Amino acid sequence: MAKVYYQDAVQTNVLKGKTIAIVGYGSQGHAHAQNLRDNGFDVIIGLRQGRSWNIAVQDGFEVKTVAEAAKAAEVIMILLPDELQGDVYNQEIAPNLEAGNALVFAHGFNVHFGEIKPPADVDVFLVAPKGPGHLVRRTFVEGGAVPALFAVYQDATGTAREKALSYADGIGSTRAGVLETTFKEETETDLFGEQAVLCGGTTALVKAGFETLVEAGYQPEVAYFECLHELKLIVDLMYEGGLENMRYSISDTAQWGDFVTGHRVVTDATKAAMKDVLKDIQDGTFAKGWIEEHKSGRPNFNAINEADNKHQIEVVGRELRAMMPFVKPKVKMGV
Ligand SMILES: NC(=O)C1=CN([C@@H]2O[C@H](COP(=O)(O)OP(=O)(O)OC[C@H]3O[C@@H](n4cnc5c(N)ncnc54)[C@H](OP(=O)(O)O)[C@@H]3O)[C@@H](O)[C@H]2O)C=CC1
Ligand SMILES: CC[C@](O)(C(C)=O)C(=O)O
Ligand SMILES: [Mg+2]
Ligand SMILES: [Mg+2]
Repeated sequence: MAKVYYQDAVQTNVLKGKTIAIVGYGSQGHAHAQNLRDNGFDVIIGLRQGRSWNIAVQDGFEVKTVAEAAKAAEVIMILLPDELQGDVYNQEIAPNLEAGNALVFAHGFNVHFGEIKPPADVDVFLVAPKGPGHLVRRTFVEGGAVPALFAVYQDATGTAREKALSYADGIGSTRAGVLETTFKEETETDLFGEQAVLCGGTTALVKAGFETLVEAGYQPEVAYFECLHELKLIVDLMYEGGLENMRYSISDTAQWGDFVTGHRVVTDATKAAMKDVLKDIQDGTFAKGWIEEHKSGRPNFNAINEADNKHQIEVVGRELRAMMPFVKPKVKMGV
């Protein structure tokens, strides 16, 4: 079994007293900054003027431009959108790096695919929470945590590994478990997970199930409850106790249907498609395509986003959720 690091195994002092710049204050940024601050670390925020800047100030942080924050800090965590990191790094961070600084990421994308080429005299590592940033904060406040991966790409000071574990502890992840990986493994598995299973696979499955029922003449509201709303309740049981725990709670009829039907839907062809998806990730095809899509103004990204926001499952879902105040989003969109 892989070695999993918990709170008792971590020497946290290596980052205490050092200035940590969190560059970006979005999903991950606000969570890392607030968890680290609550754990006694010295945090400043690097941003451009705008929405996040105002929120970070309201949250009580010292906010500087990215260049000023990079200059002031010894540890620079880059929590900008992946597709923007290369340009911001080259223009604002690289000129302000000093020997012995630590350059940190929550995803290996830019280093692994060569968009960012750090100088040899800085530590480079990643601490990648295995969950959405808003849950990194919410679980921390509730006394829990989201697990994380860490990896050292470059150890200029001889302390990069210790710093990575200290950072993972600072954001709370050692409460849940922290695993050592490489930039390659983190990048490729994270992209695969979000595309094939967690986001792409799940949204496609939910929409296909909903459409199948509605096209067969069933009420869209019934199809919404069946294919989207209840998914959370089923996944919660898996999260708490694995497939076995979920199957303990469902009826034997459902469990038999699970056994004999799951593989009729997620077939050998689906697994072959997953292998293709993984190949495109590994050979850089996906990364190249995404950077090109972004640089050309995101025509496909925007069109698909707009169409999906108007999909019948979203329209029906908005109406039904309006009647369930207890499922109102805890994540405020745009924050
Ligand atoms: N989202 C997640 O849960 C996860 C993300 N990651 C990784 O974390 C990193 C950050 O992603 P995520 O938290 O989703 O990012 P978000 O899109 O949520 O936040 C990006 C932040 O960067 C700021 N920003 C954007 N452009 C600039 C700029 N040019 N100069 C200064 N600040 C800028 C935004 O501020 P403004 O308001 O001004 O736009 C915002 O505060 C990525 O590497 C991602 O892969 C890893 C694990 C999970
Ligand atoms: C699943 C998507 C993710 O990888 C994450 C929240 O872990 C991301 O990039 O946002
Ligand atoms: Mg992820
Ligand atoms: Mg990801």
